[in-house]
Order: sequence, then C-alpha cells, then structure tokens
Amino acid sequence: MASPQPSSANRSSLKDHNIIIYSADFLSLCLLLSLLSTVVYAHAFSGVEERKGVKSDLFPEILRDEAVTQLIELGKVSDADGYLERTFWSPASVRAGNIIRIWMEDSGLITWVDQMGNVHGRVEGMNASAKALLIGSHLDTVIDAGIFDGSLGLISALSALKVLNITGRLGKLSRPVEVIAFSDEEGVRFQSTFLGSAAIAGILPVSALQIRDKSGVTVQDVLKENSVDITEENFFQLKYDPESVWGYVEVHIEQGPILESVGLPLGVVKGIAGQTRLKVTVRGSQGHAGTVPMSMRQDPMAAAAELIVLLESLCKHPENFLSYDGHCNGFAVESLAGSLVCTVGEISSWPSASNVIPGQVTFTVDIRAMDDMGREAIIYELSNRMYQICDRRSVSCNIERKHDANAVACDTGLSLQLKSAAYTAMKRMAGVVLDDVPVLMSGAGHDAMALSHLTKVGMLFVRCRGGISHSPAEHVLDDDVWAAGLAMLSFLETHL
Ligand SMILES: NC(=O)N[C@H](N)C(=O)O
Repeated sequence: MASPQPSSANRSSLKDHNIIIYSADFLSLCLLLSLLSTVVYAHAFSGVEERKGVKSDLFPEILRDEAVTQLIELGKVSDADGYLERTFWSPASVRAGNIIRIWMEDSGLITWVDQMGNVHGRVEGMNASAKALLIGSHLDTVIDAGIFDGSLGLISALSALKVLNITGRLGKLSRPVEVIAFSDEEGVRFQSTFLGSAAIAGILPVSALQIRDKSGVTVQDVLKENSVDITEENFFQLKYDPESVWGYVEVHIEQGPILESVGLPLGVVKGIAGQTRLKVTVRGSQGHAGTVPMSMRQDPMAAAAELIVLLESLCKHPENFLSYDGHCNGFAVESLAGSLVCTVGEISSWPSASNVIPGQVTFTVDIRAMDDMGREAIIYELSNRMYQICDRRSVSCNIERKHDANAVACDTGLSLQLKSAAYTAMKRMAGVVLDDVPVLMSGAGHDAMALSHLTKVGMLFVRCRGGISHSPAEHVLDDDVWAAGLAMLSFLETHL
C-alpha cells in the first residue's frame, strides 16, 4: 500500500526546515521522506490537538463538546419522571422547542414556531430568493426513549451552522438554509406519525385534525389547549411551495448495527422502508373468570394472542403464506426478503382486570418492508386470516389502517454530496484514507419520508452502540457526534 503523501502545504515545510541530504542512497531517501510524510500527514489530519498557533479547523469544542452537552440537556426534558417521553405538543415538547429555538438563535438563525408545533430556524444567506436547503429531524420521542433519536440530527446541524456563524461565513451561504425541528415523527400519541413534517410537505389531510388519542382527545383539541387557533385556511398555509425548496437533508442515528460492524461512524442512506400501522380491535363476551366454562368463552385476549403469533409467523416465513391468488405472487415474496418486519408493541384490554374475561382487546400492528406491493400482500393475507380466526372463536375483529408511508428512495445526487461530506469529515478526523463510505437502507421511518413528497431528500446515518434505539440504552460516541457535525459542516461548505 503506497505510503501517504504530504499535502503541498506540508511539502513546503520540508523545504523550510532546510533538510540537507548528503550522498544518501536513493532507498534511504525514500524511507526518510516516507517517514516524514507519514508524520506530517497524520499531524495535519489528526485534528485532535491544536496545531501550534493555528486553531483547530475541526472545531471539537462546538461540534463535539457543546453538542454532547446539548444532547444530554435536551435528553432531560421529559413529560415523565425517570424516563424520556415527549409527544405531540406535550409540555415537555414545548419546553424542548423553546430550548432548541435558543440554540437556533445562538447559531445566527431567525426562529418561529408554526401551528403544528414545528420549530423553524432560518438564515437567508446571500440570495434570499434562491431555493432553500431544508435540514431537519424530530424533537418528539417514543416512550422511554434514548437521547439521540431525532435530537442528534437537529444539534449536529445547529452546531455546524454555529461554526459558520463564528467564522463569519453564515451570511455567505449561497442559498437560504432552514433547520426544522418536527413536532411529531414518532406518532406515539395519535398513531399518525409525521404530523409536523407532513404538514410542511403538504400531504397531511385536514381531517388529521380530528384524529383522536386513546382518551378521545383530538389533534385540534391539543392545539387549542396550546392556544393555537388552527383553521382550514392556515392549516394549508403550512405547506411549503416545492419551487422554493432545493432539497432536504437529515442526519439521524442508524438505529441498527451495520456502521458499528464495519467500524465507521457515518454512512449514507439509500432508501427508507415503507410502513403501515394497523389498529386491531377484537370484541368478545365479557365475563367472570371463575364461572364461565372454557368451552363457552368468546375470549378476545386469547384470540388476540393467536393473531399476534400468526403475525410473527407470517412475517418470519411469508413464503409459507403468500401464494398466487390474484393478490400477490412469487415476486412479492422475493421482494420482501430481508426487509419485512412486523411488531406489536402496544396492547390494551377492557376492563383489564385479572378476574374478568375481557370484553375488548385492542393492539397496534407495525408492518415494514422496502417493497410496497409486498407489504400490501402481507396486510391482505394477515387481514384474511385474522377474520377467519375470529370467526372460529366467535369474536368480532375490526382492522383500521392508522398510518401508511410508502418506501422512499433517497436522491442519488444529494446522497453523493452527503457521501463526499462524510468522507471528508472522517478523513479530516481520523487521517485515514477510506475505501468508501457505507451505503445503507433504513428500516426505521424518518421525517425524510414525508419531505420526499415536497423535494429531493438525502440522509446521513451515525453509528450507535449495538444498533440499540427506542431505549434509554441508546448511545453515540462523543467523537461520532463530532463526525456528524463535521459532515454537516463539510456539506454546508459546499453551499457557500
Ligand atoms: N414514523 C416512524 O417510523 N417513526 C420511527 N422513526 C419509527 O421508525 O418507528
């Protein structure tokens, strides 16, 4: 492998040192130069220490130290005691939005909050009429969340913009840049997901205002509780004009194990799996746990248990269930390979008492796959078999589609720019010439899915420990936070 060559700047420093070579043979000359260039190259790109008299151009104090401090601070803003939870327009989400606004203003941005609770920070740059670069992620969380999911994308963008600001280059951006902290990506409260980003993308139907949470409160009720007067007119004004947007970029933790397995901090996202959420309600005959004979029960909990085990089998071995019946064929099975996942993470029963046979059981099914047709085939097959099982058990079954988002392919050109930015960041940090930046698929959903209906989208993934997410065990190394900020800085510098 060829030894690393010093850059032109380093080459002049060799001359300045008046290194005088007396009749050394050619090999010893090469050995000496190779040794020196390795030392100079490593020092030039190591970045981890201040070069004499020259402030590091890797800005660890902002892109790493301050960013990590902010992640920890934001991770403490919760609606719950003892674990992290922030849902759509909840008190903690409002507090988190106010903190993010302060950080946006500290980065030199003009800020505002829209009717759906999205927090915006914008700088016009040198040409306010140019198409804007949107950068975003979500400020809401799942229940018992980690502190990096969503927040890392926002903080890495704001720390990169802060570096541009303190180096006097923020005003030199060739186009407006707007950071958006979206209010509801996880969809925990209303099972809707993308309430904030879908409104910006113009794909949120006004009927979404009437979606109810478990206690019957509507989205519109929540907005009114927060003194937000949403009307059909100002609802549609939230939509951005596609002609005013250049593209959308999102940095997010990988929430998977690939980057850790290849030993790199950053990767580029090629596509995002489609997803569907189904609300399944099974109704039976409520009764006394001690007196109703087993043979006479219409037990929705036992039925739900059978349905959930069916779901697992169907998603583990779709080939055993999907056959050509006019609704799907072998293509659907092959296209599902590897990306089909199904989860029931939420279930409730009424009256939920240990000595009562439930009258009703409700659970949510989360189905994901890279292939939309294959996912539809799974939903069709699952529904069919659910109704058959419920008929056999003399219970009723209602399946309601709560959320659909088709698979999204990231824009090739934008992804190449992000790949180059990631390469630059990793090389500047580690001084290692990388073969290539990993390219990955995302099983997790992201606001980029909604924004793909408005403009071209690209995503960068950041390594997270063990691929763990949607858990307080979620963790990102400080230097990987730094790499994310450096990549965003490198990307933004291409817009100067
Ligand atoms: N809308 C979503 O998919 N939200 C999360 N990011 C998820 O992947 O579940």
